[in-house]
Amino acid sequence: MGRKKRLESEYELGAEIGQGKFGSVRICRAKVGGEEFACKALPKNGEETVHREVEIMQHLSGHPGIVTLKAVFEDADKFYLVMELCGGGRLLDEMAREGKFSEQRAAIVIKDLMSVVKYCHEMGVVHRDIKPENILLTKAGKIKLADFGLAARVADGQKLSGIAGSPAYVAPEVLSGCYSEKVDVWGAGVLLHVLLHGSLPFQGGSLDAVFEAIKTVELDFHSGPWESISSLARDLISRMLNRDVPSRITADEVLSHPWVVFYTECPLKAVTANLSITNDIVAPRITWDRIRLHCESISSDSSSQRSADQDECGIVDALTAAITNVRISEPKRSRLCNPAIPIQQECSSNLKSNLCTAF
Ligand SMILES: Nc1ncnc2c1ncn2[C@@H]1O[C@H](COP(=O)(O)OP(=O)(O)OP(=O)(O)O)[C@@H](O)[C@H]1O
Repeated sequence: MGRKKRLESEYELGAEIGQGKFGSVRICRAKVGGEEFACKALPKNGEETVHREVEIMQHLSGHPGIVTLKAVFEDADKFYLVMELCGGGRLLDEMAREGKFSEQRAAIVIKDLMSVVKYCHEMGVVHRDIKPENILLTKAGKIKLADFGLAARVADGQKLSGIAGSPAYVAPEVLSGCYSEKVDVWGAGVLLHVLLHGSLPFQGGSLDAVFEAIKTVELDFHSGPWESISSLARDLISRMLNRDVPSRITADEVLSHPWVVFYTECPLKAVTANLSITNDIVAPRITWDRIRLHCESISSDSSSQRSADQDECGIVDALTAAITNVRISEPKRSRLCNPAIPIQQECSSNLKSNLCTAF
């Protein structure tokens, strides 16, 4: 993808659709064919960063969960990245509009996100800025990971250093200055906490207080909104937000966690409607793989719609805990979480620019 000189010769710039740290993102329309794209303008004084962003987007291109880079232009002061347009806006805006997500909906988001993150890690890329502002949606509602401005290439086992990320989503090891691809799992864990609980897990009145919370606060998964959230969801969050990096779950392991598999591959209604299966489930010798096969065969010939009443966390816990034989270790109860703050307020507070914006 050579740098082309004149954007205006091939595209017409339209309205602004987003504002980033370094510049704006606008709609642009191809002069031939009329197809619409997103055009991100980046100043030339950060040339090396732009090169890295472009190089990483090209390296990852082709995955359906990654925003495709179409062309790069430049003029005297700026680079212009012409990208696939995500017409459904940002996940953050959807969260602000709709509030907390049902477990099923959150599981679908996490599954799609972790599939992309797993792909990035396999391709030797750490995103380093996983947050709902950087997760875009297509018109059909599918997620696309965007903004590779902080992403880094890593060789196998190579460690990264240098503080990068957005404070509320940053992993504790980033603050200590030596980290790996597992920081993306932490960021996704923070996101899952917000999706289900409605507030950020680590908060504080200043940046230092937020960082201190990230390093030390033990989350209380027993009170408030957690009471109506399944233990398996809490189990997954605690594994994603594990400060012991080697013990933290990988992207691949998130995808095979029973909570994700249950909600995304095994329609609950079909399972509960089928008594022979629920009877099987309680038999201790039944393995997760066998149940999974049952579920797959049900979902392949069942036309039943997933509905809100599938979201009964008690049933989920009973079924999935029995299914998996996974020992669900309850996270330690110690300090209380900060009171839940609605998502809208959280990101419109004075701290918003600090907490939700990348360093
Ligand atoms: N491909 C796209 N399709 C639709 N909107 C987009 C696209 N890319 C970016 N945007 C919009 O522009 C905003 C800023 O884009 P982006 O995050 O890439 O910029 P940035 O300068 O790197 O931002 P940040 O401050 O998060 O680092 C996004 O939050 C989104 O609203």
